[in-house]
Amino acid sequence: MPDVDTLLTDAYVVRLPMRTRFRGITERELMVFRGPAGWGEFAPFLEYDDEEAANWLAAGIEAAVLGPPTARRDQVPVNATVPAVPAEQVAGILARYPGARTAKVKVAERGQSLDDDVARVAAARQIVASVRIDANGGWSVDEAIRAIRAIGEVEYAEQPCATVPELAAVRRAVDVPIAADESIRKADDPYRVVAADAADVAIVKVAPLGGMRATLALAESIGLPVVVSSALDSAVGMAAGVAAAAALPSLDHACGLGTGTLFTADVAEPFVPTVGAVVPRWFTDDLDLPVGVHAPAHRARWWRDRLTRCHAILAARPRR
Ligand SMILES: O=C(O)CCC(=O)c1ccccc1C(=O)O
Ligand SMILES: [Mg+2]
Repeated sequence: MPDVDTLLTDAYVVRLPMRTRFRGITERELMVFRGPAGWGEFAPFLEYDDEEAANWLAAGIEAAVLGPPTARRDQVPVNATVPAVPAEQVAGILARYPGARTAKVKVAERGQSLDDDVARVAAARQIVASVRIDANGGWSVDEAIRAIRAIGEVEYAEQPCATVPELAAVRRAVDVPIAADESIRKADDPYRVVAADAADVAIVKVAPLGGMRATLALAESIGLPVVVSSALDSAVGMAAGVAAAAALPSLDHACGLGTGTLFTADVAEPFVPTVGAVVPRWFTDDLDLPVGVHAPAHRARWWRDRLTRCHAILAARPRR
């Protein structure tokens, strides 16, 4: 593992402005750094503790030091991502994903009603062949069952409730497939989901899982179809997600790697889905950062300190 000074030699802290509020934020603050194999990203959400953030650092270091694993496909189908916007805005958002056959629609947003969800999903269904919903754990079991019945047929319902037993209860009660996202990303043991029969699909995110190779190993052992998703990554983090998806032995579902379109500026040429798919690329050259994306000095310092603490955590972990 490179030492902290080496990682910080060629590093930037940026704030990427977003078109629409997503996950409660309108700006994505993150760090990118360069190593011998190209650029890596360090982008744990601000509220994550150091222990969890250290996995994200491991992913960034893997990208910068090892680069991508061997690709098995030259494009990766992606879904459109529809934030919890009013139904009238759905068509405008989907227009940014030409050729996408699948839309992921956020539901169960606090302060909104089931009618809002039903209307948003209906608007998406008029445009794309297949809709999946993502509640981000926002429903109780009873709310999830009622909502899923009201919304009707979907490709799958992602993280309808917060806990694994709740996912299992919903899965027993409804006909639609259930996908686990937060339950896999944060749980120490992703196999709890499998043991509890709680999901039909596993959402995997490269950064929280600690890298592309860790993601591929999980996909191989979990025994469920996987969907690689972004964590609101910059183009640099997205390159790792796309590379992991491209390296999977099998890929049956569109991946959530089209969120580059949610930003109005990025650290490099974003992955823009054209024919409903993105093409793997890897960033090794100097970045051409747009003016105005650099974070203020005190935030850059905060990120360097965070990286330093997470680096110490990784250095102290037993090597697998
Ligand atoms: O899967 C997608 O379409 C995009 C990624 C996404 O929704 C997401 C992005 C950042 C944080 C959480 C999530 C999520 O899937 O819940
Ligand atoms: Mg999700």
